[in-house]
Amino acid sequence: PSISDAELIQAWTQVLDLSDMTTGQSVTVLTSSETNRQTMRCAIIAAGLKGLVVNRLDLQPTNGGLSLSRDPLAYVGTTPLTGNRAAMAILKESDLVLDLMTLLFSPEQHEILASGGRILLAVEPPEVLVRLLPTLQDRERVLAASAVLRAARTMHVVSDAGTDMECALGDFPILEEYGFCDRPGRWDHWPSGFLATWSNEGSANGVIVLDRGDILLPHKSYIRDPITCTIRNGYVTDISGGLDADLLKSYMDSFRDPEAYALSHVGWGLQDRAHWSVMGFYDSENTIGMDPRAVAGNFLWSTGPNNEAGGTRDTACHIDIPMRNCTVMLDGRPVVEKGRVI
Ligand SMILES: O=c1ccc(O)c[nH]1
Repeated sequence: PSISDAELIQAWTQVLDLSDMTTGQSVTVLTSSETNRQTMRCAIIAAGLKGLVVNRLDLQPTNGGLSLSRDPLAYVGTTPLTGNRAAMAILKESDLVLDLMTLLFSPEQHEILASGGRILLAVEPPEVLVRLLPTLQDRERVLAASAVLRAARTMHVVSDAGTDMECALGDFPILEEYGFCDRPGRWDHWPSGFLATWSNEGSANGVIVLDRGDILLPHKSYIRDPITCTIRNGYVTDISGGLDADLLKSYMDSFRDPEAYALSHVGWGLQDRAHWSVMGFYDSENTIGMDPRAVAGNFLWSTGPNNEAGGTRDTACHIDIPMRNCTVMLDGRPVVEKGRVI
């Protein structure tokens, strides 16, 4: 492995310290057959060294026969916790859940958080976890941006490639991701360093042009031929372009769910230690693509569910689309200018 156990134990120790975990509190490490064994081993050692009560709960996979992709974020909504009362009992009793298997955004996740729990997702490879180790500066940067986003009522995104999309904001909470759970009731994702919210239902209109080099997740592809997405009243009503457009459209059509084309979260990246080029160095199944989601200056939009934000849409099809070189304006004020954070 490219990271020593000592380095990863130190990284987990920092994350647990930032998560304000104190001696005697309980941590449940959620695993599956796909869990990285070094990440699991080092998490358990770090938690033990901090005097936490550590348990491990290994969950069975689900949706394997339904999803077209093995990326755990490709098919959301139902999880190994759906209908799993015994697992929910231990998780709701835990002060912190280290999700090393990817519970997807789900009602069960809310139930655990509502019981005062914390959930930290961590499934990227060890070297990515260490390179993107969260810091207090990351939290400060995300929370400062979050205050601006929370006050905004409109988002307008433009680009030289032809993007020109507007939407109303304010009906949904802000998704703040800085990599550790510093208070009860928080979900976070290590690695991260970005923020998002959901556009008000039905309010997004315009066109989003995915240019060469923009990224589709879970496809893990750098787009070669521009894709033009027409947005009308909160839904993608047309996807046109070349092969990349056909591949995206046929994948989304396979869900046979009109809700799959709804706009989901919109936001931007703030992580200076994340890089656009990283995804190209990984086989597509060895990463979930957090570098492109978090890289400073991206515009990250997505399609599909809004149930994790308290909405009612729970479509299984979730696409994340990080874009370069966009200008993101809130109430007319740019927060990202041509791909650079203001
Ligand atoms: O950390 C994440 C990952 C995926 C996603 O859609 C949102 N946040």
